[in-house]
Order: sequence, then C-alpha cells, then structure tokens
Amino acid sequence: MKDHTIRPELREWILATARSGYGPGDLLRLMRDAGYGGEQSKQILARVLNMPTAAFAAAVKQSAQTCRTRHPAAPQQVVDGHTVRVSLATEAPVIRLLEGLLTPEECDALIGEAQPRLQRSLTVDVDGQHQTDQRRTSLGMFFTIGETPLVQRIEQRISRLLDIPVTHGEGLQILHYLPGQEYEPHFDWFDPTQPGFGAVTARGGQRIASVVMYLNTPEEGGGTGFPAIGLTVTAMRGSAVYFAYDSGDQASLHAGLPVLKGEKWIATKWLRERPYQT
Ligand SMILES: O=C(O)CCC(=O)C(=O)O
Ligand SMILES: [Fe+2]
Repeated sequence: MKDHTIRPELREWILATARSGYGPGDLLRLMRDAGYGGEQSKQILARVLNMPTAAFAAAVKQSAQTCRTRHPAAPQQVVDGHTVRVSLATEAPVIRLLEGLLTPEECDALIGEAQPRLQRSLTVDVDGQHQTDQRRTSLGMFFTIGETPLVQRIEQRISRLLDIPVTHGEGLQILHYLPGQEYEPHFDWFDPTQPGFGAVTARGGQRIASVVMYLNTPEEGGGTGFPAIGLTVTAMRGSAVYFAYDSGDQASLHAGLPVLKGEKWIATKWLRERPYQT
C-alpha cells in the first residue's frame, strides 16, 4: 500500500491513539469497528507506525495474550467451592490479604512434598543469572507447573481467583526460613533499566503480581513487611498475601522479615503478563 493512500486525518488519529496508550491489538479492533477490513487495517497501521507488516502482526498477537490479574474483592471469594476471605485491602500498593487460601492439610502436604528437595535459595542478578545471595539465606525449591495433583489444585485455585490463566505462572516456589533468616527488601518485578531485563522477560514478559502463601505459623517474627506503607502481614498457616504491581512500582517493596523463633514455610507464585509456560 502506498503512503499517499492513507488520509492525513486517519494517520493523525492512529498516531494520537497510539500515543495515548492503545496497543496494536486495540488499534486493530478500533479500525475494524470503524469499518476497515482486517488485512487493510493491518497494512495501514503497520505503515503509519513504521513497522514491517509481519512485525505488526506479531505485536498484535503478543498484546492479545497480555493480561493483568483481577484483584480479589472483599469480603470473600468462592473458588470451586473453596471460600477465601479477603480481610485487608490497600490500593497503593495493591495488596489483598487472603485468609484460608489453603487448608491446613494442603499446607502440611505441600511442605512434605517440598522438604526432600530443598536447596539454598538463589536470586536473579542484573544479567539474569541465578546465584546465591547474602540477602536471601533461606532454603528453597521449585515445582514445575502442575507437577503434583496438589500443586495443580493450588495453581487452579489461584488462576480462578485472580482470573489469569495457569500458563502465566512461574513454577511454585517453596521457601524454608530458620531463626535469623530473612529476605531483605526487594521488588519482585524486573528492572527495565538493567542489562538482563531482556533475558529475564524474553519468556512471559514482566512479572505483574505475587502470591505469598504461608504454610505454617512461625512462633515469632517472619511476617512479610511492606516498608513503603509501614505494613506487616502476619504469617499464618493457610493465609496468603497477594500484591500486584507495574514495573517501577516503588510502593511494592517488600521483605520476608527475620524469623525470631521457630521456622517459616512459604509457597510463592509469581505471575507474568504473558504465558510463561510453553
Ligand atoms: O518471605 C516472605 O514473606 C516474602 C517472600 C518474597 O518476597 C518472595 O518470595 O518474593
Ligand atoms: Fe518478593
């Protein structure tokens, strides 16, 4: 298609709409709603946005798979007959306290399945490499998606509760902390200014939300702290803290506070904006 066949008003409208935050998929839908054919719309949009048509089509496909989690609403949500109470909510950052996300039996069984496979926890450095880290002294392990019937059931429950496909989840991570062990304040999203950003987001894109599930109640300490708002969530068996963020949300800073007495077991589910499981 020749450039001169695109009317200047249309070109202006496309550019203005794209600048105001509409993605390739939205633009395509709007053009079709306005009566343009699918192929014709793709070609016009690719031309105005200065992209090869194939790259534009790939961007549409990607943006169609991009999603956000739904923040569970108070007072409770019933998922597959299982009641989850939403007992605290903040909006900046977005946090929901989820009581009864797991049953005591599920907590114990999950610990039992993870225990034989624990290893020193790793963190992801700025180059996307995994490494041991002084800031994170717990032992941990990862399940693969749907690895056991129990893991599958928990993943299904989270998926329904947050309205996001299971495929957007990273494998469930189990962590075990002993007295003195902690996870110092950090963000779960990947920093776009770091050199490893491309590598860690190549599959699944950015992280958009976390669910930290408490598998036991530590005798003392071991809550999850949100220092930007001065909030400490108590670690209590079966409950969970859900928090959602966009990259750069400084208020989502959080920490696994030191266990003072007893031990702490958690299961963490990190969610990505696009499918992570292929
Ligand atoms: O241990 C906690 O309470 C927080 C864990 C955490 O922040 C994480 O696994 O990303
Ligand atoms: Fe975290």
